[in-house]
Amino acid sequence: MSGNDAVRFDGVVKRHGALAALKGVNFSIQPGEFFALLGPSGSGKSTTLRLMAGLDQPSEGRILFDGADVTAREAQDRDVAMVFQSYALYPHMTVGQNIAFPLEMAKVPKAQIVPQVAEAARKVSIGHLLDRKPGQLSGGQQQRCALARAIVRKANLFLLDEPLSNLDAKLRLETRAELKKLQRDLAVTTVYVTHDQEEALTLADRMAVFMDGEIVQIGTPAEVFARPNSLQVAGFIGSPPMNLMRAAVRGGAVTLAGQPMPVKLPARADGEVILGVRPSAVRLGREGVPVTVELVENLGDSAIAELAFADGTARARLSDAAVVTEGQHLSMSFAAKDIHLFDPATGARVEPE
Ligand SMILES: Nc1ncnc2c1ncn2[C@@H]1O[C@H](COP(=O)(O)OP(=O)(O)OP(=O)(O)O)[C@@H](O)[C@H]1O
Repeated sequence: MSGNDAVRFDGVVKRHGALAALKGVNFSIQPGEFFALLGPSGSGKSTTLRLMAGLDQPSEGRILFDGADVTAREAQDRDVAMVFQSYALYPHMTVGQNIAFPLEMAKVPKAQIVPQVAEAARKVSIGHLLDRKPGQLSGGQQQRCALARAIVRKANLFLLDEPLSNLDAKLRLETRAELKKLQRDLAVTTVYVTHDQEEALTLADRMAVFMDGEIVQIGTPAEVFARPNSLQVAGFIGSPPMNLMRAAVRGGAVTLAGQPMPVKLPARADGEVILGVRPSAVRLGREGVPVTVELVENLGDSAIAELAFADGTARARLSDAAVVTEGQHLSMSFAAKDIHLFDPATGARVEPE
């Protein structure tokens, strides 16, 4: 190991005419890391991946692989393997021929190709399908064929752009788990674009959250989930999303709908603060802010209750739909550790004291 970052973006800007798809992005990825690019549609994730692949050139900034500047390097000289939304398998070739294709392009002798194809196909459990055409495979099998083609290339970097988005819900979960195991076994640095936060949270070692052409937070899924650094991230990560409620600050004391909250902001001028609490952290009982249960959505193994209170609405995740009934009057409260605070003007996270 050279000790370098596997990938580094240094002040990368990408403009399309007047539009800046990326406004100056900085991050680094460690060797072997599973790194997710997460963000809403149009936030710049695919642009970042295309720049990494060498399919596009940045307008400004540098891209380094293992310490070497590859900004001007052509895609075919970057040693990356890509799996995109549309798998782009060659329909007239068999699965085996599809997987062998990169090796043939690289003029690997035939005798070496056969065992390498068999090995890659085995890793993704499609060894029995080598003679089929892509049209005779399920979506998940096509996906694995595309992965096998990336594996035989023994690339230094895997770039995956929403690779599971064409699969149905059940297959997506299965393939997701397989992908995670596979990436661990291969230990290849992997960059994964998704707008599905659950995918990013379950797969990634670390993730970068993109909003409007910028990275707004980088961290492990647990860090980003536990300490979103802005209102934007807080509202984006978590399902159902975090409750974000306007609270009052007077002399450092925080109140929601007139009820005292267990946090203090002594350094803050009187005014408002946004109080964030995840639905799973809302406690329902006799203490706190009076609420009326407006709706209970039963999810089978849990339930979501919609609550109305004097200053707005909130959601609570319950372990069981039967614990509340629609129309019921209760109170909601929160533990200090479950409260996130944000500046209403800037959206920045504010730490209580
Ligand atoms: N070739 C192009 N010409 C002009 N604008 C472009 C081009 N490619 C991307 N954009 C714009 O750049 C912005 C970022 O696009 P990008 O594809 O990176 O978003 P994304 O986060 O990957 O979104 P999605 O999840 O929808 O794929 C968008 O506003 C998009 O319309």
